[in-house]
Amino acid sequence: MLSVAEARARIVGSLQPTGAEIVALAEASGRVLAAPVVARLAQPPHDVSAMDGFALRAADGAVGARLRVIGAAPAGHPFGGAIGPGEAVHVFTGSVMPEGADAVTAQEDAVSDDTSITLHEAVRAGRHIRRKGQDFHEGETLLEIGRRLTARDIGLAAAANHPWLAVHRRPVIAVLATGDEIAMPGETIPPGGIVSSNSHALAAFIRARGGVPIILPIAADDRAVIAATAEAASRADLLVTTGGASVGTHDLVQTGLGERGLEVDFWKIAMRPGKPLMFGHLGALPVLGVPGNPVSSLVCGLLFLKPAIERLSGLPGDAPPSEPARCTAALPANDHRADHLRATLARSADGVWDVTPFPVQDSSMLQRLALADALLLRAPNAPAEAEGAMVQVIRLAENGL
Ligand SMILES: Nc1nc2c(c(=O)[nH]1)N[C@H]1C(S)=C(S)[C@@H](COP(=O)(O)OP(=O)(O)OC[C@H]3O[C@@H](n4cnc5c(N)ncnc54)[C@H](O)[C@@H]3O)O[C@H]1N2
Ligand code: MOO
Repeated sequence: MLSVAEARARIVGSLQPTGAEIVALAEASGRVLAAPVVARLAQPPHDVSAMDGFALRAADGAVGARLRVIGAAPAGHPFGGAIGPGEAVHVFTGSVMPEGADAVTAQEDAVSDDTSITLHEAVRAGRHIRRKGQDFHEGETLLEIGRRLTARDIGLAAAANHPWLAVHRRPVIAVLATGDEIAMPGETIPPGGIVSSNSHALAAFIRARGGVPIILPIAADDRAVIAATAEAASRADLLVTTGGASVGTHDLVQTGLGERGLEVDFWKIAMRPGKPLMFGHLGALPVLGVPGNPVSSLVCGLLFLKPAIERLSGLPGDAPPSEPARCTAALPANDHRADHLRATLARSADGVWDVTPFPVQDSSMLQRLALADALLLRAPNAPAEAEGAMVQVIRLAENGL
């Protein structure tokens, strides 16, 4: 059986980022750049004053010098003339520096009346001036392809005079739940049936990670129905199936899609929960088959669907980040499957995360998953650990789950 890391590498390695679309700047937050942001102007566009005060020639800047104020240049209204010897112009933060001036005195460093100022601090050349291009120059590349845009980036792109940005299209991801026993929330539940929590949980996760989920109708345990329902996803960027992944006679996803030409890349990996994970292609459509057990489907969502969405969105598609924590319980030795124990986290007085796994870890238990803060990672064949051992955890909410 494949390891988690190998399976993820094969999924991510087979996916291509979506094409570019142009969106208004306000819509670009959280999206991934498909073209670099190049400055369309210098910032600041001119030499400007960094203070409310008076622009003057540093040659006139001795303590006690008295200068004639020949005008004012509020921000947005540059001074039309030039400053000569013994002259000053009233400027404000952001005012374009008047011609002839090479320094600014802050207004609290001079005594002024209506027509003149007297300096009580010496002024050297360049004082309180922001130079043209101090922040960035015209033509400078400010943000590179593949960057997920933050609010700071949006501000920078706006300052560089970009009303639109080229970003990768949000990947469209179809979710197909299978099983005679499942019904959509609110529908009549068949005898012995349950509600399809997986469709909605996966769709919410896809949306939280920046994808566009499409919930397909539930497909009965029937090869032809599964194949026909999946047909609706042929224009999606990825099809995620849930259920029917295991070895039972009613686990028909592979055989149903197989009749339409599904090529299976791999099936089954050395992990718990999530062993029957399947990945393949139906023509050009990548297909990720996650198990039906609700916890298994979401753990597979975190470990494989998240990197897949990121890769489709133009990012590298890395593993969700893990971090150290101290386990409050003794841990038994692990078998050959990488384990992902649902656990709570609490900050201890010494600043370390304390992690406590739930004593029962059945992969049908959604309430436990909802109350968990993290997955506690157990490597294949990890030895038993005493209480207090340091382990690695993946936090859930921080990863959109
Ligand atoms: N003989 C074996 N049996 C099983 C094995 C195995 O290796 N040998 N693997 C087990 C493991 S591990 C898992 S995980 C499950 C996965 O099974 P499937 O993916 O085939 O899922 P189903 O059989 O369709 O359903 C399992 C379980 O989950 C419920 N379910 C299904 N769909 C949904 C949904 N959309 N929303 C909520 N719950 C759903 C379903 O009712 C079942 O209770 O197989 C083990 N068996
Ligand atoms: O792999 Mo199953 O997902 O253990 O429950």
